[in-house]
Amino acid sequence: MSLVIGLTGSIATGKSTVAKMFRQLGIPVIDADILAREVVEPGEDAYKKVIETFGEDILLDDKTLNRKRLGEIVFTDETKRKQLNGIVHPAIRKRMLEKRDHFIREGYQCVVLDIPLLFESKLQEFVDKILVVYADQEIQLQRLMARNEFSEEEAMQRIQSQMPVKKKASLADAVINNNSTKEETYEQLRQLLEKWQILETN
Ligand SMILES: CC(C)(COP(=O)(O)OP(=O)(O)OC[C@H]1O[C@@H](n2cnc3c(N)ncnc32)[C@H](O)[C@@H]1O)[C@@H](O)C(=O)NCCC(=O)NCCS
Ligand SMILES: Nc1ncnc2c1ncn2[C@@H]1O[C@H](COP(=O)(O)OP(=O)(O)OP(=O)(O)O)[C@@H](O)[C@H]1O
Repeated sequence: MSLVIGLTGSIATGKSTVAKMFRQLGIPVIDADILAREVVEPGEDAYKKVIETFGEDILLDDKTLNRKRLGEIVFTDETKRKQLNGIVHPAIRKRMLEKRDHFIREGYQCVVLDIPLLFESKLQEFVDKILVVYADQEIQLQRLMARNEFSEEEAMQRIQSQMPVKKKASLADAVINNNSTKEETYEQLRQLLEKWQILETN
C-alpha cells in the first residue's frame, strides 16, 4: 500500500521548498508546475489551443510561449485565466495521474503530488492525505516579491487568484507552518512523516 500525499499551499508559501525536502528523503515528487510547462511545449495539443485562444502574439521569436506576457494577461483577467485553465488543466491532470500510478507500480511507499491548485481544481479525490504549507500573507507577499521581482500589485494579483491559504489550511489533514526558518520547516515535516509512519521514529 502506498500513501499519496497532495502537497499544496498558496503561491510562494513554500511548496517547492518542502518538495525538495521530500526528495532528499528519497520520496518521489510530481510537480504540477513542471507538467504545466511540458503540456504547452511547441507541438502539444494544449500549445495549439493556447495560440488559438490568445493569438500568435503570445509567442516569443523561438515560437515558445511568452510566459511573462501570458502571466500578465491571466492574472489581471479572471475570464482569460479560466480559459487558460480549461485548456491546460485536463492535460496536466492526465500526466500527473500517469506518473502517480507509475511510482505506485514501482513499489514506492509514498508519492507526493505538488499541486498549487489542488483545492481550486477539486483534485482531493486523487490523493490520500492533504498537506498544506502555510505562511502568513505578509511573509508570503515579501517572499513572492523577492523571488519574482514583482511589484506589490503584481504579487497581490497572483495571491488573490488563489483560495486564501488560511482556508486551505482549514481543509488539510496536516499543516506545516513555514513562517520561520527552513530548518524549523524540515523538523515539522520529519515529525509529520514519523506520525504517518513514512519515516521510522528515532
Ligand atoms: C500563466 C503562466 C504561463 C505564468 O507562468 P510563470 O512561469 O510566470 O509562472 P509558473 O508557471 O512558474 O507559476 C507560478 C505559480 O503561480 C501560480 N499559478 C499558476 N497558474 C495559476 C492559475 N491558473 N491560477 C492561480 N494560480 C496560478 C501557482 O502557485 C504557481 O506555482 C503559468 O503559470 C501557467 O501556464 N498557468 C496555468 C497552468 C496552471 O494552472 N499552473 C499551476 C498549477 S497546475
Ligand atoms: N522558511 C523560509 N525562509 C526563508 N525563505 C523561504 C522559506 N521558505 C521558502 N522561502 C523562499 O520563498 C520563496 C517561495 O518559496 P517556494 O518557491 O518554495 O514557494 P512555492 O509555494 O513553491 O511557490 P509557487 O507556488 O510559486 O511554486 C523562495 O524564494 C524560497 O526560497
